[in-house]
This record gives sequence, C-alpha cells and structure tokens, in this order.
Amino acid sequence: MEENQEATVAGPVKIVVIGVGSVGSATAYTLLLSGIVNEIVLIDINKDKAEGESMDLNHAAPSITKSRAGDYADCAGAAIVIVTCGINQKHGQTRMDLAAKNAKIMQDIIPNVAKYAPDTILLIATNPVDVLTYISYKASGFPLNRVIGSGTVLDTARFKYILGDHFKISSDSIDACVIGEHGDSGVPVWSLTNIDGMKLRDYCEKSKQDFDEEAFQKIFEQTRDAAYDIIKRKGYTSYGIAAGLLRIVKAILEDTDSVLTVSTVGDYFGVEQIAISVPTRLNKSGAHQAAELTLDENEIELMKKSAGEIKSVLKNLNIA
Ligand SMILES: NC(=O)C1=CN([C@@H]2O[C@H](COP(=O)(O)OP(=O)(O)OC[C@H]3O[C@@H](n4cnc5c(N)ncnc54)[C@H](O)[C@@H]3O)[C@@H](O)[C@H]2O)C=CC1
Ligand SMILES: CC(=O)C(=O)O
Repeated sequence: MEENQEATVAGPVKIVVIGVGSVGSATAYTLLLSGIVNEIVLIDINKDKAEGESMDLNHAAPSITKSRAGDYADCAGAAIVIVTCGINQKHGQTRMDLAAKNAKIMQDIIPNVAKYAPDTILLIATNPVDVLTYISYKASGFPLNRVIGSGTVLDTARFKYILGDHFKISSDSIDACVIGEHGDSGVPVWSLTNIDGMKLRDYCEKSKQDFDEEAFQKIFEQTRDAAYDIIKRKGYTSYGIAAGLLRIVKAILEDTDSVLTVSTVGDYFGVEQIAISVPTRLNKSGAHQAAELTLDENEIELMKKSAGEIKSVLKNLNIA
C-alpha cells in the first residue's frame, strides 16, 4: 500500500459529517455521546436540516463536543471527514443500484473536501461503499492510506451478532469476519471463525452442540440480507453503521492499530484497482495493510467473484 502525507490528529478534534440524513445524524449523535471529538461540523445540501440537527445535538449537552452546520470551507483542519450523503436504497433495490447517482455526487463533493482539507482522512459510508471509496480516492488525489470505506465493518458486526445469538454467547467471544463487497457478494470467513478461542467445529464438539451446516447457511443469509430486512421494516438502516463508523473513528483518533474490515483501494485477488474489504490496520495516519488471511480455496474463489463484481460496476461507470 502506497503511504505518505501522514494525517496528524493533534489539538481539538474536528470531525465533519457530510450528509445528515438517517446515517449522518445517527453517526453525529454517536460521535457526540462518545466524547472523543471536540467539534462536529454538519454539511448537507439541505442547510436547514444540517442546522436543525446541529441545534438538536447541542441540546444533548453536557458534552465536550459542540456541533454546528457548515460548508466545505469548514472541512479545513478536520481530522476525519465522514461522507454519508446521497441516495439510499428503497425496498427492493440493491446497493449497486445506487452507483450512478451517488458516483456523481462523490465526484462533485470530494474535490471540495480535498481543496479545503488536503490532509484529512476520508471515511466513506455512502453506498455502494466499495465503488464510491474507489471514486473518492480518484477524485481526492489522496494517498491510499487516507481514503477508507466503512466496508464490511457492519457486515462483520452483524455476522458476529447472529452467530452469538445462535450459540448463545456474546459476540465479544467470537472472532469472525465478513470480507469482500459490502453487499450481496460479501464473504463470511467460516474457515477462520473462532468461538471462545476454538475453531467452530471444535467449539461445537466441546460445547455439545451440532455442527449444523444448514443453520450456518441461514446465519450467512441473515447476515447478507440484514439491510434488506431492516429497510423493508423501517425504511433505512442507521444505528449499526453509526456504531461501526465510531469504531473506525476511534481506531484512527486513538491510534490503536486495531484491525477492522474496512474497504481500501488496491489490487485484490487478481483484480486491479478496486476498493474492497479485507482486515486492515487503522491508526492516526489512516489505513495500513494487515497480515493477509489464510483463506480456503472456496473463500478465495468467492473473493475473486466479489472483487470482479465491484470492478464491473466501476467499468460500467467508465471509471476503471
Ligand atoms: N456503508 C454502510 O454500511 C451503510 C451505508 N448506507 C448508505 O448511506 C447513504 C445515506 O443513507 P441515509 O442516511 O439513509 O439517506 P438519507 O436520504 O436519509 O440522507 C442522505 C442525506 O444526504 C443529503 N445529500 C444528498 N445529496 C447531497 C449532496 N450533493 N451534498 C450534500 N448532501 C447531500 C440529503 O439531503 C440527505 O440529508 C446511502 O447511500 C445508504 O445506502 C446506509 C447504511 C449503512
Ligand atoms: C444499507 C446498508 O448498506 C446496510 O445497512 O448494510
């Protein structure tokens, strides 16, 4: 991974959230309650919405964090600019269906961010997140380590939650991840899934539970389809991604070297120049390569397919 221009997080910490709809407002609220930032600037094409949200956030005081509505010039000095603006999925739509419209929005706004905040870290959440992370990388001219997509951080959280629910054990005691596209071709890494420090098969044996492949297939389907199931009921998803974005922000601001499944740009599984999620180390200068997972043959094939799907959407947009 090409790395330079270390982003520095020093002094009062300013975060900008672009797009304060369901995801942006939940993210700003989560950041405010976390107490790890001093200033949250909200930018939205709908200025009244940004103003209203920032007023409301300030009334969640006492907090060390102040919020205000702003414009692109206010990105200056931001440690991280979180991008959540654009259209979201309606019931029946896939994330990839949003590509053309949201690509255009990224191509409009990212150069503005880069102009005023040339040293910031871009954290993209708008869907399709892998496609838009790549587009943001191109549109910003930033080095690879400073353009990060939320990727499969949310899918990983869902996978661990659903596994935990199945085995009646806290997701904290489960080491598992989803990699690949944040979307329909995401890959659950069953071969490396550990529960309570044991491989899945060993855990099932020791805890006297079935190694139930049919149940595991359902767990994967529930993970993959979680967004559809939530959108069908409440129209959007917000809390899961807000918590995931907070984990990414914390790893960066607190310089933790945590490994999370964020999406970054590179050549993956024989596919050149895409963004996709694999375990990635995060610290104050952004995203850095972590040790490569030892996947089994089936998982490698699924990753090639997932990478190919991201690439084909980029090609359709004439961006590859
Ligand atoms: N990466 C992930 O895991 C997740 C991603 N998402 C994605 O996040 C995005 C936002 O979703 P929601 O918040 O539900 O949508 P929303 O419709 O509630 O909010 C979008 C906001 O973006 C603003 N906006 C639109 N165009 C803009 C522009 N050019 N400049 C500035 N602001 C602009 C709108 O005014 C609106 O306030 C969607 O693409 C959605 O699919 C949602 C959940 C999880
Ligand atoms: C909407 C979306 O990408 C999610 O909740 O996973």
